[in-house]
Amino acid sequence: MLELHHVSRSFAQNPVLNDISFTVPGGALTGFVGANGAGKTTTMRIIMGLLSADSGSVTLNGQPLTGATRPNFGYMPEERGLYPKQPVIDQLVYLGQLHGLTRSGARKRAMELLARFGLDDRAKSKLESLSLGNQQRVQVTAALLHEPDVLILDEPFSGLDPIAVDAMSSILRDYAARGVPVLFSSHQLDLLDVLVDHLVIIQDGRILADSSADELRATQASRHRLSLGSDTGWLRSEPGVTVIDISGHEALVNFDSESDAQRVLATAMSRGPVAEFAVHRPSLADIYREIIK
Ligand SMILES: Nc1ncnc2c1ncn2[C@@H]1O[C@H](COP(=O)(O)OP(=O)(O)OP(=O)(O)O)[C@@H](O)[C@H]1O
Repeated sequence: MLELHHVSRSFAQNPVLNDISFTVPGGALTGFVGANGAGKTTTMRIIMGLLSADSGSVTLNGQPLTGATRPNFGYMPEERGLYPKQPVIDQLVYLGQLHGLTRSGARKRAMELLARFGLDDRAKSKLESLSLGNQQRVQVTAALLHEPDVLILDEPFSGLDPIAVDAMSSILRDYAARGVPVLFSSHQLDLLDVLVDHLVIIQDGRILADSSADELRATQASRHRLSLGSDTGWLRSEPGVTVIDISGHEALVNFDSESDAQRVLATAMSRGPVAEFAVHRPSLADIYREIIK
């Protein structure tokens, strides 16, 4: 498990991270979401030791991170980092060797990963001759070459087409299944539900959520969607009901208890037809939007 403990960082008196703590469990995919400028990249750079924290610490399995443990990290930085004018395979072999692989071991591993992304036939091409989405796949390949113990990926899904998203998802899932902590930032909220086991939400340099996806969903378990034959405005004055959203004949509400739900259902039926009265399972994207409100 990777953990951040009370990490703060300012740039020129401007606080960017304010006492942030969160966990990246092993064996799970952790999504790191927040608006532009919220502090995701700064956090990842601190985890990687590329930037120092003003205070706080980062630990892996309880041990503070040192130069000796960080080489086992796989990192895809926001600014990427491979050379556009060099052939893909040459760069990957070179990077693999920097991480201690033999030349032939690095080549074998790079070709396996490229094949997984459907790019083995482009191994000898210059990086810049690939589409942006394919360049992105190569960047991720570079982070995975040395079979890292921890994966930190800054926006790995940006620019990928749906097939590449699937390939990337399955690679990240494989890593998580090995027990590796995987942290990735993303602005693609639609991916959260299908991908993440754990979600960390950051806003203005503060952590608003650090929970398993199941825990987050459970916080919203009492939510119901109602679709009636007439206006739903009367729900606002019902005891035991919190209205989240009302639009004409439809409403999204929270009931304080199951008996409140049953009473409101009976009232609704006495007022006219009930087209829908169902437990509403919000997506993680919905939950995210609500938390950052
Ligand atoms: N080297 C730096 N010097 C000064 N300010 C910086 C530096 N690096 C980051 N910042 C500021 O810190 C804040 C957080 O930036 P960061 O890149 O961590 O956000 P982010 O959540 O990754 O955003 P995005 O989603 O746009 O990539 C921003 O206001 C940014 O301008």
